[in-house]
Amino acid sequence: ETKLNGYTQIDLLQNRFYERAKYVVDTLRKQGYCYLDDFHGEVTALSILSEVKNLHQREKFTDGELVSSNGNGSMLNKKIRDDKIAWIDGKEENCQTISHHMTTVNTLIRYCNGLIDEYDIEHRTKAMVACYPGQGTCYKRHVDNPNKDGRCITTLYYLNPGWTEEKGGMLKLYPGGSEEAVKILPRLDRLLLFWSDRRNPHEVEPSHDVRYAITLWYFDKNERARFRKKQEEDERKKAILSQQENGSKDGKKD
Ligand SMILES: COc1ccc2cc(-c3cnc(C(=O)NCC(=O)O)c(O)c3)ccc2c1
Ligand SMILES: [Mn+2]
Repeated sequence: ETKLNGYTQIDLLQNRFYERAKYVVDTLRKQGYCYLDDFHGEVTALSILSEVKNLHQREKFTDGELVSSNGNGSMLNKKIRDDKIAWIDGKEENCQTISHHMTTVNTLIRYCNGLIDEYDIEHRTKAMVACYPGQGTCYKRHVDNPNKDGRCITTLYYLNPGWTEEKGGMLKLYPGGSEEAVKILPRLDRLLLFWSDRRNPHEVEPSHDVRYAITLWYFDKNERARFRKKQEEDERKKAILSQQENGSKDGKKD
């Protein structure tokens, strides 16, 4: 290992991750969100963009359909989001640089985890590659994790070279639920991070050009375990209820 004034290459790399993690955690603590520009560098960013465009051409995106109910049980078919999405685990063909992005963010989050004592972050979701196809497509105001499903940090990596506000598609964040919105430009090679819970309601303004992003959600171990346990209990209750219903129907038949 060539020593550069006493440091090896590895030391410098780890040091760089540590510095960025320190900045991210301090900023998340202060304002609930934080973004890093030139995260991978332009060459890698453009390579990720070409892999994402290739996914889009190969029709790997599905409608990110999410209906909202109007509270009295009937499902409104009101569209609250128009994005198209593809879930990627990074092993797919022609996704090598997307996979490199996932590994790099994992490393950053691992360093952040060492600095955040309120969460214990060990897992994340697959990568959600999202495309807003333009023509005014948007995503209404929402919270990513309103009901403790385990997700604690949302990371959004933007892939839109030369994006300007005239194209719309700004991410509007209401940090700390304040009415004072923060507008984030979804520019190429920008990594945005924010707490996934009710501290950060946000929306995607109508987009007038094709707009790509990759989302990774990171889980807090304990909140996720509690959520999974609750999910299993709900499944068991549902199974018992349907058995009782079938039982009572059989009873009526005799
Ligand atoms: C049950 O299956 C699914 C499948 C996909 C889902 C995608 C989202 C989602 C959440 N937030 C955003 C967002 O805030 N984007 C901000 C930006 O692009 O700047 C977004 O684009 C997409 C939420 C729930 C989902 C459930
Ligand atoms: Mn969201």
